Amino acid sequence: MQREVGSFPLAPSVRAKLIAAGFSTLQDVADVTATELAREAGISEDSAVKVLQILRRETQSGTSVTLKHTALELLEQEQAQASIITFCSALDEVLGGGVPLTQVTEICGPPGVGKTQLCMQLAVDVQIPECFGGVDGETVYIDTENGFLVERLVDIANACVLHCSLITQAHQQDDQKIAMQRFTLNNILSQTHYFSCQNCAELLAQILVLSDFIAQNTKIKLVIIDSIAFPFRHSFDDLSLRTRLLNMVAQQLINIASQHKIAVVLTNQMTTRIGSSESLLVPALGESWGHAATNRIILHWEGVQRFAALNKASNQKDVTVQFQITHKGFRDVQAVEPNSAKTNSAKSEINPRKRPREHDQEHQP
Ligand SMILES: Nc1ncnc2c1ncn2[C@@H]1O[C@H](COP(=O)(O)OP(=O)(O)OP(=O)(O)O)[C@@H](O)[C@H]1O
Repeated sequence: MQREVGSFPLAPSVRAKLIAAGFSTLQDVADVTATELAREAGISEDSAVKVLQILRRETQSGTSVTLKHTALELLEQEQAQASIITFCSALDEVLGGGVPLTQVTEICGPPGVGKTQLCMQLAVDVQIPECFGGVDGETVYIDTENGFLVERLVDIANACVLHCSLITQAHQQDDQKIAMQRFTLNNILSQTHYFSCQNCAELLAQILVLSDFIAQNTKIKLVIIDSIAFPFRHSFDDLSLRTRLLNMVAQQLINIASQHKIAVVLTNQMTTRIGSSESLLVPALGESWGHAATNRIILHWEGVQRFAALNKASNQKDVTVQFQITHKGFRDVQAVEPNSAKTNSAKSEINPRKRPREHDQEHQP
């Protein structure tokens, strides 16, 4: 409670009377009533009520710099506002710096558009040391489709390590040189905690023990579920049970993100919603699931080019940016692809280990 009363937006005459009466800091007025303040400062009761309202409103709205927290709490608040970069600066910009900690982010898109690639990129990027602007974390990667390829993670990790070592060479800063001793391929792989869930029961069980696992591994800053859709869209006949389970999962994941101050990233497939006059490609799992994530990024194709659309607010148009997938990972588009035949072949490249899907249409409750 150190903030000076003089720094609040009060009328100069009232401010002068308060200070003259000994009310110099917020601490001094903490426990006084309006009547006491009016009497001691020689101001009207109305003015005293207004003064207390202004001081309390400013304090509650967080504009005050009063001592309300420990340094550890302040550090945790700062870390909670951090984001994980995607290595596509255009997408980072629309996300406000990257995929935010403390929130659930859903990545939707048709097959092959790059959802798993973005997940693997994030699994590496979350480990970037703080001196490079990263969050120096670890990843939990829950794979329900067998889409995780460790060879691909190696490529993405090597590219990221090289990127940071080039920065180190250019800047010659001691903290970066020290950090690079730990930011190695082996460490990135060993700090990616991989779980394979082959059906809905295994996924639900994994989500239930997730909180304890994170509590024991406090460096975890990212949980990925790739994909949340697969186990819930296959072998699920009872749609109301599915909706109930999905609501439970959504609540668990929201709690995990906020309690542990970590990012939760889910991938979701697209499905065709058949309306009376038109058919629309929409994220799967139904409309109530649409509220599970704070951020929903929809990846899509336009010809051979890949785009990411972020719905920033329900009353605003989507913000769309272009991205590409290179051998280094998820990236900005630097220039028009000169070799469209090459890009076309990349579009049709299929991960042979991914589990086959039974259908791409579903009833939307
Ligand atoms: N080493 C690489 N170099 C360039 N592009 C690659 C490389 N590896 C994968 N890709 C691209 O990534 C695409 C696969 O993306 P990804 O597996 O992320 O799709 P997805 O959206 O997860 O699809 P699904 O819904 O089927 O799981 C490939 O078709 C290819 O275009």
